[in-house]
Amino acid sequence: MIPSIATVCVSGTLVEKLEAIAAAGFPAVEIFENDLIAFPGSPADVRRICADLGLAIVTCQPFRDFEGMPQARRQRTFDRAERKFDLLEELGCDLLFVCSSVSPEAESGIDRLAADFVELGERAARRGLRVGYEALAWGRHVWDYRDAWEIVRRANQPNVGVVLDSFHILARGLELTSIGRIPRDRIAMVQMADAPLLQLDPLSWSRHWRCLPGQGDLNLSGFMDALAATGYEGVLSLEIFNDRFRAGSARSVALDGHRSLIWLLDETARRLGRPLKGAVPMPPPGPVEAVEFIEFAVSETGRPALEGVLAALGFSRTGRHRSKDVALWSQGDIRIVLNSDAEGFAHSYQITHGTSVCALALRVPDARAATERARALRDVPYAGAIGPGELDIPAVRGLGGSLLYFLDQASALGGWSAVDFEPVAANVAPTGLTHVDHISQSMQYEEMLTWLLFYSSLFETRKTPSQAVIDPGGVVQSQVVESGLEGGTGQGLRLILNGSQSHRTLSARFVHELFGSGVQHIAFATTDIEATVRQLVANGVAMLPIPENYYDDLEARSDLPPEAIDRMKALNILYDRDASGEFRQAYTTLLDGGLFFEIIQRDGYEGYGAANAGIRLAAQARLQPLEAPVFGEAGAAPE
Ligand SMILES: O=C(O)c1ccc(O)c(O)c1
Ligand SMILES: [Mg+2]
Repeated sequence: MIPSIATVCVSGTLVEKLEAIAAAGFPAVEIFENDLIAFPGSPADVRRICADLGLAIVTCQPFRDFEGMPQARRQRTFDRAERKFDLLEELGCDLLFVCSSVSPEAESGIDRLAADFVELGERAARRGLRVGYEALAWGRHVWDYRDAWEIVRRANQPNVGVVLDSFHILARGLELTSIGRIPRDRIAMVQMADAPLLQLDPLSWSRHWRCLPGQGDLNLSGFMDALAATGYEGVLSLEIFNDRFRAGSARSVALDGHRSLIWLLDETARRLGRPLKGAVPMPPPGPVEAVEFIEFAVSETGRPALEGVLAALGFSRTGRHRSKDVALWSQGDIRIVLNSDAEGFAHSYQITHGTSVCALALRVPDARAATERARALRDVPYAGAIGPGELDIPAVRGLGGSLLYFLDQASALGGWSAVDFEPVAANVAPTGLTHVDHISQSMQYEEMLTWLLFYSSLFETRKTPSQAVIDPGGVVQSQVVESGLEGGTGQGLRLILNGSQSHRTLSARFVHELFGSGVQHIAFATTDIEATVRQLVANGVAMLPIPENYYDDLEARSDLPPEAIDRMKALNILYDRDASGEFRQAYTTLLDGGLFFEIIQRDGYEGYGAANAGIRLAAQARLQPLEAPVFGEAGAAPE
């Protein structure tokens, strides 16, 4: 299948849209009619611009309210069609895209509608053009692709086919097997869109909430399987009407779009167990086995403070880099790299963002394969300067310009800590932290779908529906992405992506005051949170104070013994439970740099304490009033 995208998907003027689409590597484009009408030049100019950019024009759509017009209006409708044919010829494309009529004047009757397509097909044939017919989910008489196909079948013109748009079909919950019975040469083109499940009328849902394949909840696999059964090899074009995309960067949305189609074709071919025309060869997605290390960029002057916090959390410096000003800190199965080198990536990152997480290293089954897959998905590879004898750890660009490293145990990469670091004896008593439970990344609201797609296309992942969390400064959308949790060989990866439209939430203030998206908090696991927190407090760690009301409420709504609640209250531990088990969590206060840590004890529980998130955010807001900058000098005045 040939990847394509409609100009309506991205922001900007027509030329900006086309440039972004070409830069993302698309070979073909659908021009949305409004973009052409608003363009201050001729269709021939658009044709030239597209040709220069290497973009084939698939169609200029839609052509509305065509079929079923009463006799008095019918002639005028064909006159309109002839004018549209002129336009298509000028643009150098051959497909008239008709969407089903929404006109209150439109008449029904399947043979009556088929007769309109007989005449339209004959007129198109005289000019060497084709016609495609799409059933809009809110069409007046035709809103089911099976009816559109029956009309096209009865019209019986070789140059008239159906357009299948995944949104209209799946939004209506239509069965999909009938797709497989449409002859492939009668499918004029296919449009792809996903969407989150919402209780909305189809029109509002379609015009504002469509998203890229993999970003929503529709059964695109079922759609693709049925489509593949036809043997269709034509255009697969993204048609996404989405308010976030209209506000976002055209280049980024176009690139995400291409990535989503590459992912969709790969996934479909894998599920079907056979090659699919147009699919890019790449290694299969694998699980993330564990977070191998977390790297902080920190200046020489900022380092003592961060080292102090790590030591108080029970981390020891266990390695000294052989050639750079970099140290390895560890506890249990957690490894933290502090990079203060005066050159290189971490240094530039620190200058821009202050003390912050500049890289995450993920353990995967095969690092080379993960890198190859990232490349095929058009992720951006990164190659840094390697010192003599140092390992060349493969990496791609991640959120906010940070890096995502891939490591495995099968290759030499497994020995990264011994190769790059000279061991130092541990000198701090551990506090019972065992591993990284999860990492939360804050980002612009408009970026959330980008990073959801980034992780979910690259790895074998599971996502849970996005949740709204209430911060005293506004609403934060929170999206969980997990990998490698079931039957894995490590702790897997749990990520929380946070974004908010309000500028006053803690998440948004982090992004704005620290000049970009990034890791805002890291949760470490313990098997005995009370002992751990007691030790942290003794070490001088300031824990986030939780109000008494929380514990009164907990007592009222849970069957926990009062002594247990008193112990949690004394240690500022929050509690949750679900059908699978119990959960306890506590937070440190914010560090300079806006980052904070969480301590977690899971006993079977698989969630993240969403019920407590509002309590935590209110407690943080009390300590960081909205009027004051949150993040101290690190964020306000980067060195
Ligand atoms: O929302 C619309 O009007 C509209 C127009 C053209 C399409 O292809 C479509 O799927 C929807
Ligand atoms: Mg459509």
